[in-house]
Amino acid sequence: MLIEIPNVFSKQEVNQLREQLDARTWIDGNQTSGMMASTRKRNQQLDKDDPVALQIGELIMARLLAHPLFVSAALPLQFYPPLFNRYQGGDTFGYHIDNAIRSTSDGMVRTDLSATLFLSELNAYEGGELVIQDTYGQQSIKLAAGSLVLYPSTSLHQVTPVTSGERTSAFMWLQSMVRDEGQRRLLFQLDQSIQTLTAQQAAEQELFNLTGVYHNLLRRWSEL
Ligand SMILES: O=C(O)CCC(=O)C(=O)O
Ligand SMILES: [Fe+2]
Repeated sequence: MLIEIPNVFSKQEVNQLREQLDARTWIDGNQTSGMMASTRKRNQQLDKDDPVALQIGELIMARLLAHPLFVSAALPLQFYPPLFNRYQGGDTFGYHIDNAIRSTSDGMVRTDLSATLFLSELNAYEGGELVIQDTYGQQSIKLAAGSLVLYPSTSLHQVTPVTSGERTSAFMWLQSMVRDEGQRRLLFQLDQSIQTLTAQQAAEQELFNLTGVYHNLLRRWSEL
């Protein structure tokens, strides 16, 4: 399941973030890749300990953890904090699958979900599509600045060459409370329907029951 989350940041906010990020020192992106990825990757990144990157990363995580659609879809347990990349002048990242386990200062994170937060305006570059081989086929994703795509880390994916302009983004991984993609999707669908019915002030007793079912499934399927 691939989910687009629009307007995580407003245009004005994104412009401010990009300005701060542009002013930092960008380094060869291969410093953070796994073995499979490094032969296929040509881009730039900020050092993971860059203080501005860390601060903006915190802001992104806080924003996402307060976003009902993100929380419903991801059921987040632990982030691998956002990193920042930039593609220009033909930079690309060929097909790969992200490493399964990443270590942070707080311990190991299993990468159940991957996300890209687009920080460049759509008209600021050509190419740079994030192409994801999802369960439902291939999807080509290029979102407005401030919007995020969330997809299973089991997916093969690539970033096509940026043939003009510049594509800046934040990318991150997270461990979900529910490891299994199918179970996570069922919980998401159930939760979304409950939210819609709640907004319509429909069938109170059935909603009460369904909410109980949601929590009992989550209790059964989550690992903390
Ligand atoms: O730039 C992106 O959207 C994705 C980056 C990516 O796939 C990675 O760094 O593993
Ligand atoms: Fe990747």
